[in-house]
Amino acid sequence: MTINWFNDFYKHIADSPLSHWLEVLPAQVAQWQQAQLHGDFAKWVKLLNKLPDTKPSIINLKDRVEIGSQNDIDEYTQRQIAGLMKQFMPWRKGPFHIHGVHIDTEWRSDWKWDRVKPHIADLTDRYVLDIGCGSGYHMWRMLGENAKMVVGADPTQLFLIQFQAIKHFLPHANVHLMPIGVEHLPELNTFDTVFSMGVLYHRKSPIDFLYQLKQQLRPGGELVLETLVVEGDEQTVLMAGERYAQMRNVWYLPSTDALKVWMSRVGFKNIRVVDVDQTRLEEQRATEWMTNQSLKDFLDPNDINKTIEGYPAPLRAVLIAEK
Ligand SMILES: Nc1ncnc2c1ncn2[C@@H]1O[C@H](C[S@+](CC[C@H]([NH3+])C(=O)[O-])CC(=O)[O-])[C@@H](O)[C@H]1O
Repeated sequence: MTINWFNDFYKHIADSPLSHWLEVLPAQVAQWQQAQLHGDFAKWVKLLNKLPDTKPSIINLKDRVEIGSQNDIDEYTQRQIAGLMKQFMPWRKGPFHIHGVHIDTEWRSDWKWDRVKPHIADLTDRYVLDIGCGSGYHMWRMLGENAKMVVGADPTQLFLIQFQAIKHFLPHANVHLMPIGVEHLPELNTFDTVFSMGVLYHRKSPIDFLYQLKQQLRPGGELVLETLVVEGDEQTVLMAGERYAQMRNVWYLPSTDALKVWMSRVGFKNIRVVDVDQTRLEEQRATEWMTNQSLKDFLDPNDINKTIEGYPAPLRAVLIAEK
């Protein structure tokens, strides 16, 4: 099985401010390819290769992620696209519209983007990194805001496959997903904007994580951080028991004030909380493309302001700061 996705990226960055990443990235990715591939990876790549080549007549990344219209292809091809895309379920972050196929994902990730976008620096011509990008939904939206290059880092291999499935329909877009965790990023000190949304609470060591985010930014670059928070003052941090809203890998949920203290201790400047929002049942729900349990099953059936474990229900904050 040959995968060329990463070679293209290496060529792309050879003449860019990111060229020093080439000192470590190809070896890490080669090691990953040799030793860490998911049992279904080869099957997924085979399915990816079956996606039909099309000529999208419309590309809209500004208001939604829409590539191609239904009229560009015949009915059979449309069914083929839908059938292949279904093989990559569960689809969590989206939605995507590919030649009239509506991939109705578990999350309305577009609603998160609508909360974030009004507050960030203009992305035009910026080098952008999205740490924990999932299927890459927000990366397409960042490209829609005229970023020069968008790079994602996420170790979940199914999400890489989903990303490549979308990229199949826009192969020359300057957006790339690297299959590595934040802990394996060298200190690049280059990106103009670093996003990390929905990741901090998954990190055992959130202060180290904040340092890792800072090390990817150029001096003066902007961090956009989105995470679960709780109500409270500078002293308030919730550490859940084994599970929070049924998720096993949740560690720290600070209040926004406590998080500001953490960020300032790490050296971020001009830290602002620009949005706080309780996740609605309409934003995270089971669909035809993600048929497992979802938010409503993770909340107390008698009080949706509590998780099933009795903690405060998911409340998410967006913070912006500079290096
Ligand atoms: N070590 C790691 N390094 C980087 N990413 C990781 C790591 N471990 C897990 N992830 C990734 O972090 C993402 C978290 S989801 C946020 C998606 C998007 N940003 C969103 O805002 O919708 C939120 C959630 O589902 O709870 C997943 O894609 C993981 O694979």
